[in-house]
Formats: sequence, structure tokens, C-alpha cells
Amino acid sequence: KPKEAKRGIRTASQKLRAFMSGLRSRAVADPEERTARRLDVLSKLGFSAEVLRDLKALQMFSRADEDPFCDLKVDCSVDSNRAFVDGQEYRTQSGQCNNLDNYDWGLAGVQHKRLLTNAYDNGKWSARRKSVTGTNRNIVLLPGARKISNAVHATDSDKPLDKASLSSAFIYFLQFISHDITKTPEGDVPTNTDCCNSTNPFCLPIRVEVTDDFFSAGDCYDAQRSFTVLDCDDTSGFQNQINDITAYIDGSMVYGSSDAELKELRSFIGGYLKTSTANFMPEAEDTEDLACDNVEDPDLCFLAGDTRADVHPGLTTFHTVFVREHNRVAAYLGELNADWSDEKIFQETRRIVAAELQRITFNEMLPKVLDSSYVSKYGLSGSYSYNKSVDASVIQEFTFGYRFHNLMPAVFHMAELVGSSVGNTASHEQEDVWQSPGFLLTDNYRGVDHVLLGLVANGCPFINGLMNDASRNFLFVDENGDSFDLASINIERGREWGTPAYYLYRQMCGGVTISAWTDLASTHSADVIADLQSVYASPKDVDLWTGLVTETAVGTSIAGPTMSCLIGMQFANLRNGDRFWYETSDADLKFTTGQLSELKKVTLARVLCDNLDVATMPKDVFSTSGSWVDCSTISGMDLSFWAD
Ligand code: HEM
Ligand SMILES: [Ca+2]
Repeated sequence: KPKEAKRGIRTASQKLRAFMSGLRSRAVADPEERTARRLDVLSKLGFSAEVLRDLKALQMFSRADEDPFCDLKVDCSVDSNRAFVDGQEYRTQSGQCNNLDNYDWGLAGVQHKRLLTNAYDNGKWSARRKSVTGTNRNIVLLPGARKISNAVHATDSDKPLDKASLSSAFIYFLQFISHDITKTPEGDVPTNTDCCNSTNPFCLPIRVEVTDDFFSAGDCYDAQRSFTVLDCDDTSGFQNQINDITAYIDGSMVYGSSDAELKELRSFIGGYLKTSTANFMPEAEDTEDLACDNVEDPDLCFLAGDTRADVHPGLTTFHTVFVREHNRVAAYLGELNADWSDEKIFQETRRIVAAELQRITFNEMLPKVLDSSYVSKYGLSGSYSYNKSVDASVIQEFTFGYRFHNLMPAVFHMAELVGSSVGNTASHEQEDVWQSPGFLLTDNYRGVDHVLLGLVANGCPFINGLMNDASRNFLFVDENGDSFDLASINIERGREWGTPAYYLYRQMCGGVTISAWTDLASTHSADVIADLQSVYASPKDVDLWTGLVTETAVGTSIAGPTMSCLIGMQFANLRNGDRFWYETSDADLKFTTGQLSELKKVTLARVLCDNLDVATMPKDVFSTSGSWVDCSTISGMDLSFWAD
């Protein structure tokens, strides 16, 4: 392989698995064992012993892949199924009973929703492999994922953004928020199985068919199928994927999606979250399932509310900042209200941090993801009113619409304020920083500041569906030179999930019928169409992720029409279907008028100024075109409105 692996002791497969591991993904194929693990998961989610006994008695798990959530009834009018402190209601840790009529909407562990009927080849679980150009007698297979990746997504350059000047901070904040919303865990493959040489049905070997500049024919990516359960609608009986985390924007990547996860993270004193030296996240003890592999200290892994927190120093920086923000707010509230218990301070702080995340996501992030026409079309900026018939659970197609892997910079910069301007101090190839949270501790613990300054000061590429070598050839590269192609994985994942082809979503969202290549002209450039046509036999074969990510973005946004539709829908649901949304007017749940107007002053720039050792910041940290101003001139919220 042309490039040498730079660091780490874990193999590429171990790295990918660590990234995708989850509570549920530890379930195993043996039905009894699997039942035990499922019950364990449910108990970690906070379900009572009685509920679990009932489930067992009802033989809820008689078939190995039945989903206990389908028939479970949780009465949300019972206080113990919700979370109250001193009469005030807070979110439950798992998302349970956010919707009072449907306890499981947005709950950690529930099935993804599907907008369209599955496209599994057998309608049940077998991956979508057939081209529409074939017949039952004469099957034509879809092109291999790597072939598509080479023809449609390859670039060795890292061209600057040609539209708006988006910063690298923008992309890692996008990822941070994606890790609040969705995580689809992998399935039941024992740890050391090599999926390229195994008949385990949960394996997903992705085989390279033709030798290219980097991989050779016969190479194979050792990936796994996602964890599945039977769809709750008994008659259809197909396998569906689940979300391991709460869908709501509630800071679950900071706090975890179950009581058990949270317990590991809290100090239980003064409402604080645990930290380690120099105010970093706690270091994880059991690192086997976490995504980290530093060269200096392979076992240094930060423990966060989401197992993926360590996958990139940019992402880990946002995790660090929000843990610090939690503790900053908790300290203030504790001083302000001497009689508040640890629990009260904790929950009130968590409520404030979730509100900040919602505010930043909708006020600063989404307007750069979507064109303003889509922001208004999906009602993302208008006044809020809770709609209890909206299910916030993740739409599986959204998880492809929101995989902005085409925005990843090839180079990772660290920067520092020198004199009056910020300049890069160190630069690393992207493939050398995956899973290396140790960068944050360098420079005598100021690494985190330098990472953040580097993210804000440097742009991110936007090259319309193209991905650089770092993520297309060197993902999770190891000492043996083994690595993955993230574009191929995304394509293969769609097939493995039985996700229908792109064109059906273009039809559904845009009302445009696609039958010939020319029908793509309103969404895709001539060059892209030519690339697609060079590998796919029909426009109706184009995989969802590939079709979405190659759409021409609308206006100055980063998303084309169909991608905007999927993202708009999901974020609308996350807002309208969240009973605890920060702008709620519900008398029992709302912030006071004074508090709300303080929360609306929050910007990410202010949060960064408050929690890092930095003196200046652009007011809009997602843009590289603004000027840097003294932190003292960036306004923030006044927490004195939280005095009891
Ligand atoms: C630091 C760089 C990143 C790495 C190494 C990375 C890696 C990965 C990997 C390995 C997967 C699983 C693919 C699969 O097996 O299906 C994934 C999924 C995903 N990624 Fe990324 N990613 C990165 C950045 C981003 C960014 C910037 C976004 C922006 C929004 C993003 C959004 C997503 C989403 C939405 C999923 C699907 C989540 C799910 O439901 O499981 N990723 N990523
Ligand atoms: Ca969440």
C-alpha cells in the first residue's frame, strides 16, 4: 500500500468495530444469550424489575429477533416512568415518555422509521443487490461499492470551498450533533471474527472487484451488518435497524442515553460531571469498546456520553467544551441557590445545556446546512408549538442525508494566537489523527485550545460528493496498511439496510419522475451524471447516499433538494415532537421569559470563549470570513435569572 500507517496498535477492523459498538450491539446470536442481553439493556434504560418479569412471562422473546419495545406498554401518566425533581419535570435519560401517549417515540433503542417500503432483495433482510435492469430470470447486479466510490466520489485534492467560507469547526459540530441524534449499532458478530472469511450472517464483507490506485482486486473491508429486530408490524416481518441513542437534541452525547451511562459520568456532588486533570473528560477504564488508539498512549480514551467521542480530536474538543460548560453552569447555579441538591443542580444544568445545543443547532448551524427556502419550508425558524402527534424518532433515510463525509478536510491544523492573529502551529494528515484524543493533552494540556483554534481558523472543503484520500483510502489505517473506504461503507450500508434507491426520494420530495439519466439534470451536474452513468446501469439504481451527496447544493447551502428534504423533515420532527424543546410554552416545562431571552443570547463563540483558554473568537465560528474579536465583546447569557 502506498502510504505507511503512522500510529496505533489496533487493527483497522478493531477501530471500525469500536466506533460502531453499542449497548445493544453486544448482543449475540444465541437466542437465550440475546434475550438476557436485551433484558439487560432494558434494565439499563431504567425499566423496572416488574416490567422485565412481565416481558419474560409473556415470552416476549420467543423469537430471537423480536423487538421487546413493540409490545411493551409504559404508562406515562405514572410519575415513576418520568423524571421529577422538586416538582419540576425533566427529560428522562433514555427519552422515555417524552411523548406522553407514545412512551417510545425518540427513545434510545427504538427502531428507525422508514419513509418508503424496504428494498431488501427478498423483502425481509437480504441486502439490495439487484439492478432494475435485470429480470427474475436474468438478474443484473448493482456495481460494487468501491467501483462507485472510484467513479463518483474520488478526488486527491482538498479544494477550498467554492461557495461560503465554512470553517472546519462547522463540520465537526455537525458531527457532534449527529452523535446526539443517531447511532445505528452493529450486529451479532463475535469480536475476533474476520468478516472477509466468515459465513456469519451478520458479516458484511465489502469486496474490491477491480484493482485501482490504492486497493487491489480481492481486497476486502471487514465490516458487519447492523443490529436488527423484526419490524413491529407483524404482517410485514422484515428486519429493521435501531437507534442506540435518544433522537432528541438533548445532549445525549454528553450525558449518555441511559441511567447506567449517566451514572458513570456524574460526580454526584454539586451537580457536576466527572472530569480528569486540567478539566478534561474522565479517562475511560475499559477502553475495549471505545474508538481511540493514540500512538503515544494507546489506552488513553475519554469517557463521554457517546462511544464515538474519541474518533477525531475535532469532535473530542466539542465534547470537552460541553462537559466544561455543564460544570461552569452547575458551579454558578450551586452558588446562586445554596439550598439546591446535587440532583436539582444537575438536572437544571442539563436542561440549560440541552437548550444551548438546540439554540446553536437551529440558529447557527442549520442556516448554513440548508438554504433559507428549506428552513422556511420545514418550519425550522418559525415560532414553536409542541405537536404531540409528531414522532421524533430517527428516519433511517436521514442518516444517509446527514452523512457529510464529503466535507472532511484532508489536513488537520492546530493553531495559536500569535500577536493579534491566529496562525497554524502544526498540521497533520487526517489519517494520522483518527481516534487520537491525545492531541488534546499536548502542549501541557493546551492542545484542546489549539485544536479548536485550528478548526475555527481553517476552512473545510466542499467538493460536491467528492471525498479525499484520507477518508476514501485511509480510514482507520493500521500498522499492516489495512484500511477502509468510508464512501464504500456508506453505499454498502444503504444496501445492507434495504434502503431504496435515490430516485424514489427525489420523486417523493421533489415530485420529479426519474426514468432517464436526463431526468437528473435538475439536481446533478452534467459531469456528475456522466460519472454515475459510467458505473450504474440505470438512474433508478443509484444508491441513496451517492445520489444525495452528489446533488448540486442549493444556494449557499451544503445540501441539494432531496438531501434538504430529508434533513428538513428530521430536524422539524426533532423540534416539533420534543415536549421539552427549549422554546416550549407549556406552563410546567417552560423557562421563564427572562431565562429564555438569556438562552437566546447563547452563541457557540461564547461557549468556546467561556470554556477554553482563548482570548479572541469570530462571532460566527462556522465562518472563516468574519473578523476575530476580543471574547469580552461577545455577549452571553446571564445565569442570575436562575435564582430561585
Ligand atoms: C472525523 C471524521 C469522521 C469519521 C472518522 C466518521 C466515520 C464514520 C463511520 C465509520 C460511520 C459508520 C458507517 C457505517 O458503518 O455505516 C459513520 C456514520 C455516520 N457519520 Fe461519520 N465520520 C466522520 C465525520 C462525520 C461528520 C463530519 C458527519 C456530519 C454530519 C458525520 C455523520 C455521520 C452520520 C449521520 C452517520 C450515520 C450514523 C448512524 O446512524 O449510525 N460523520 N461515520
Ligand atoms: Ca439525543
